[in-house]
Amino acid sequence: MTTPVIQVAHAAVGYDGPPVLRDVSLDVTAGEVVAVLGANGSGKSTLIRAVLGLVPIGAGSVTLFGTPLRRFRQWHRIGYVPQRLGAGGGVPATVREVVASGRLARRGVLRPPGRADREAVAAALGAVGLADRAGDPVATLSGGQQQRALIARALAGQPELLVLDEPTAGVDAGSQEAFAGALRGFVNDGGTVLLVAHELGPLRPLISRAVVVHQGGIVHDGAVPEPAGHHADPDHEHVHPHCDEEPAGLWSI
Ligand SMILES: Nc1ncnc2c1ncn2[C@@H]1O[C@H](COP(=O)(O)OP(=O)(O)OP(=O)(O)O)[C@@H](O)[C@H]1O
Repeated sequence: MTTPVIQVAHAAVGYDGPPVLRDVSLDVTAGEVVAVLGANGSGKSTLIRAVLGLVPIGAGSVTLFGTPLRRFRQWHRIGYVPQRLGAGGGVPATVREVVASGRLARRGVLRPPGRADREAVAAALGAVGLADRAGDPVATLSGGQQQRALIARALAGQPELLVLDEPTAGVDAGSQEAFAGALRGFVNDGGTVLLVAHELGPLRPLISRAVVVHQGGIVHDGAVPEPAGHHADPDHEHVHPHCDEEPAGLWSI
């Protein structure tokens, strides 16, 4: 049996108050593209932050590439794009510099970038369609292009697992398509993806499995649910979460 890339077992996760997630279990195996869906505030971001050790878990366990999280050190194997991080942030960095910062975990801060670094940065810029903007300050890019630059930064590290928190939220259609193309290339090369999404849009054909978070737990783990409203379609195949409640309206896909 292959070792799961991510293994969450009976995890409880929260902040100062009561746990946001209780008894959550999730396995992601190599090559899967798993979308975490759910209503606003349901705990989607909390789940992926717990996977990365950014929020401590109160019970249960998280294992990455077969290693318990507390002993995991191979962070170069993971690329992470957090939610709504302004790539510009007033910093006069160029697009190429932002993307090149994704190589730091691989090469170490003190070693100057080599040919492999430059090639990985160029490939990542090309994958998201920003090669022609490489020398421009990130602050001059649109929001969608800045988001693409952050995704290129994660790709430049040549990770095996990409963890993305709402990568296409508020992103223009062109950038969504560019992002979907970059992700397809990553997956075709054997990459694994865990992403939080509110709207799947052009990502939908890439998603191999959907996990729906609701009321502190995972209420569905399987096929991508049909959007609410499609239930009236004559050839609509019913896919319902394993819960008593009607799921329609929990997410908009
Ligand atoms: N840093 C934090 N400190 C305290 N509570 C937090 C923190 N981050 C999130 N929460 C709370 O945890 C719950 C789940 O939030 P989370 O961001 O995981 O939800 P989400 O499903 O990703 O929502 P959205 O779709 O709005 O991003 C919410 O009630 C939120 O207020």
